[in-house]
Amino acid sequence: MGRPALPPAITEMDFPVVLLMTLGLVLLAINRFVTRKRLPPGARELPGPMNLPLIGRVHDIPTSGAWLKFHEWSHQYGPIYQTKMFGTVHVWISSEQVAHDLLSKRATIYSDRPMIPNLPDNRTSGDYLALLGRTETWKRQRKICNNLMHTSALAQLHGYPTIERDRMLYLMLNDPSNYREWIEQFTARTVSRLSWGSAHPARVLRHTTFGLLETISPSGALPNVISFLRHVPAAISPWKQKEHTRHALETNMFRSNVGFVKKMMGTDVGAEPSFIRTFMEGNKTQEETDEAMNVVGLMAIAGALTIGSPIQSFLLAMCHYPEWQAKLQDEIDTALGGRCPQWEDREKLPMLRAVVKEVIRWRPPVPTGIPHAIEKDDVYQGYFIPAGATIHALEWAITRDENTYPDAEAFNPLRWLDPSFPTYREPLTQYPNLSGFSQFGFGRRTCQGVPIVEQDLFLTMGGMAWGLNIRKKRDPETGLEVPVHWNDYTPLLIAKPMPFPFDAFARSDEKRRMMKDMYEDANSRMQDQDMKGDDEVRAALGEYKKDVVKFAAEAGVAPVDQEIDDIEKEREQKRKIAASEAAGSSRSDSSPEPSLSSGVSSRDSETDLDESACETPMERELDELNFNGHAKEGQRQEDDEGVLVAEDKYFCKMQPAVTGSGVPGAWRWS
Ligand code: HEM
Repeated sequence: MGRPALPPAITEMDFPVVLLMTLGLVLLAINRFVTRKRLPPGARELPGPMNLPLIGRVHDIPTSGAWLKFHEWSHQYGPIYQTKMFGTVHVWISSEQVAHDLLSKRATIYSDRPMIPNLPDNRTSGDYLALLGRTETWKRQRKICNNLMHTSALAQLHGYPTIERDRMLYLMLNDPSNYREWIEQFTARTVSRLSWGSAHPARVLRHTTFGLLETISPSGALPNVISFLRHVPAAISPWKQKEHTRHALETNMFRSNVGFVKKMMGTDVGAEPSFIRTFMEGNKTQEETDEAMNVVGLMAIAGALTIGSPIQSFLLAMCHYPEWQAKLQDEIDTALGGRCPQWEDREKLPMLRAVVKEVIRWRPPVPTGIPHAIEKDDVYQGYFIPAGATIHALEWAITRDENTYPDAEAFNPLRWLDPSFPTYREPLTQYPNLSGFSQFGFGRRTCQGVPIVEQDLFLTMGGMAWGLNIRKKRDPETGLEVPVHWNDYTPLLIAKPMPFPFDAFARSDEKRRMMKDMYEDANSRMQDQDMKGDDEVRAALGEYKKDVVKFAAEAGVAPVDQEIDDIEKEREQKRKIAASEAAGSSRSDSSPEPSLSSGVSSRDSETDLDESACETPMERELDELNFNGHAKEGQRQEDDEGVLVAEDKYFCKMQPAVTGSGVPGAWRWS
């Protein structure tokens, strides 16, 4: 008698699969046993989808719009449920009440942060306050942040958001297709001024900050999904190497900013108002200043990252809800008699405040929230929540609770203005406002930047509604509206609308003139800041600008923001191309004609430009300061001390933007 044959269903080929499945089932059983053993008497496990061994539900989570899936599960499993991923329990909260019960009322054990696999020292390093664990460093840093924010808010943020709004509005009017660039410039420049009194670091800040967002987002770097990849040694880990380079650049930039402010504080002119200046006005040790450098750096990061999302969502809302644009314009015109809204007008403009709040509710900028971690086992309504679990206040779902927000999918600012809605609150001279809004988190970890958000959004949304008519584009041939997406958002932790086409026109010739005057006035106020002072001040500024140029070169970005001259140069460039094409000359570059009014920018294509088109105000200033900011193709240029001040790839490559259909659009600095 030979060996009994394997049953026909299990061939030798299938054997490894069967073995793996058996192993999986055993692991599942062990996991269930261990969890059950931890359950306190009478407590149950939280509901949730059935988890596969080891990976839990990782395979179910879409790479974009993950919050929609978590929201969908809340319909099935209730306002609090759990999933598991690689052994970590994730608790998802979809009700504001439950979030308050746990994260606010039981804050003593719910205020930690989880470890981020791709940034494993986030809880302890002291670099990023928002990511710190519930440590002494976090407590100290939160206090510093709170004091600086409070002082700045009392000084109305030194008028910085107004200057930058006035600049942005005219850029938007002149080239609405480049709206993402103008908005990102606005947020980064405003928060750079608030942090360090200068807009010069804004361009590099945008670069390092976006890199950090990738580093920490669950859908960014791979180790955040497959957590054991964090053990890959730095020498062969592309994620660690990338983060290391990014972090080094960020630290150097922060250090240079603080050094410049310190130097200016020692001159007759003094430093412009900023968080860091406020901090250094008290006599501080080097160690204390180093810590404040990180706190202020994090405030700058938070401001540069987040606020652009609701500004873009406002444009999206205006495309879908033109009736609300008309109502808003009516309120502004009636209350201000033709003036552009200023921060001092906020009591008179409740509808504008309602629009600001409704934009954030309708399209939450941080849809999955920033997770907390629980430090001790807990039981809530009979459900067991184990120590170490990651707790997510699912902001997207919280804003879709029909009891609080009837007809939640609709953009309806009336819910903040009409007493028949549960969210209505009086007096309307004060409410609605953003203070205490669920979208800024819960308990001891609530957002510290609300005064900046409130002022930035009031001014930008109010300014755009006052000066511009925003609407869907129309197809020139058919006259039909070009469709605009409803809810297509980027997948990272801070979600922004995917690009969409729209038109923006001045509401009248008078408003166009006023916007131009506001832009020129804003520019002259900025120049005043740069140009005042004696040789000592100019020398300090010159040194600082060298740093800016060097960091921009390292980041691979232009050192300065695009300005109105650049738009005009682009137009001129377009006219030349059109003229040469009309004359039948054949261009060596066969790429399609760039169009200022079309679409979306990208970094993928290049073209030949004459070099004068690369000159920007900053470069002109650098030239004035007697060091040359231009390098010829393939060259690096260093100053007398060997500091890299220019490299051709950073200065003279302007890239055409590309629309979704591949048509180059607005020229951009790369
Ligand atoms: C639309 C803009 C913004 C939104 C939606 C937003 C939202 C949030 C959220 C959801 C949290 C986590 C709260 C929690 O863990 O419960 C947070 C934390 C934080 N935010 Fe903001 N934020 C915005 C802008 C800003 C700005 C401009 C600053 C600048 C100071 C800022 C500074 C912070 C800080 C420092 C924390 C961490 C607090 C801590 O961990 O103790 N945020 N924000």
